[in-house]
Amino acid sequence: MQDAFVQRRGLMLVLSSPSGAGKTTISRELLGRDGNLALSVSATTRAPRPGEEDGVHYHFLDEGEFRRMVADGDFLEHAEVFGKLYGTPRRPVERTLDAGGDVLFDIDWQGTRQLRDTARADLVSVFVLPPSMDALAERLRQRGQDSEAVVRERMAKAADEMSHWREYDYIVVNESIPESVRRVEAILQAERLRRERQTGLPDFVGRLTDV
Ligand SMILES: Nc1nc2c(ncn2[C@@H]2O[C@H](COP(=O)(O)OP(=O)(O)O)[C@@H](O)[C@H]2O)c(=O)[nH]1
Ligand SMILES: Nc1ncnc2c1ncn2[C@@H]1O[C@H](COP(=O)(O)OP(=O)(O)O)[C@@H](O)[C@H]1O
Repeated sequence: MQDAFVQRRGLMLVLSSPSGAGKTTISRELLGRDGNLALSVSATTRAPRPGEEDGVHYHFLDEGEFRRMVADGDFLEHAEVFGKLYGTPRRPVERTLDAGGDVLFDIDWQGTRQLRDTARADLVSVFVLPPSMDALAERLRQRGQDSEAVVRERMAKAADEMSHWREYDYIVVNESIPESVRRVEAILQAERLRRERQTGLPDFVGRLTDV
């Protein structure tokens, strides 16, 4: 909820994890519970999974369209992951932040690095770890949307992904979904209250003390 008393600049909440650790599940829950949080819908050149809708889960583009957006400066960040291109369209994010809304990003460590370089003050980053590698493999298989070869490729890359955990502000080990959602919510609530994000404080306190 937007604070009724003090104007605030929106923040950028990044969730990263190795594939299958649960960041999409946590994101979905958070978005359902928090009216002031909007998902940044990425563009990608990977094929849609069953049930994924263009414009909702991703903007599915061919490589030519993606490269054109890169050339036009339309991405806030972009990277290659598992041999496919992924990027964050710039305009929707800027519009939401300017209006005091918060934006949730499901992006990898390369994208997080780029956002940190360009917008450190607005960035809150959370890395989600699985409780064990066995649990990670089981979750990838149980999701049932990738072939065994793709699952194996993602497991092989997981250690590499996880080696970037030190670059994040917060770490959540996702054992139980409700508990992980509560933890990320707590991070979001606390970060919203940071003094430097509450841009309306000088006015607010000025009015309080203007007697
Ligand atoms: N840098 C960057 N990474 C992204 C973006 N969108 C998704 N990713 C990452 O790409 C990886 C693969 O995502 P996806 O194909 O949806 O597979 P999943 O993570 O197994 O659900 C994940 O690590 C995502 O966080 C983006 O816009 N930019
Ligand atoms: N804490 C958890 N315990 C058990 N299963 C989980 C948990 N978190 C996520 N899952 C399941 O694991 C699979 C992968 O989760 P997903 O959110 O798609 O991961 P990611 O977006 O990180 O690739 C899904 O089938 C999801 O329901």
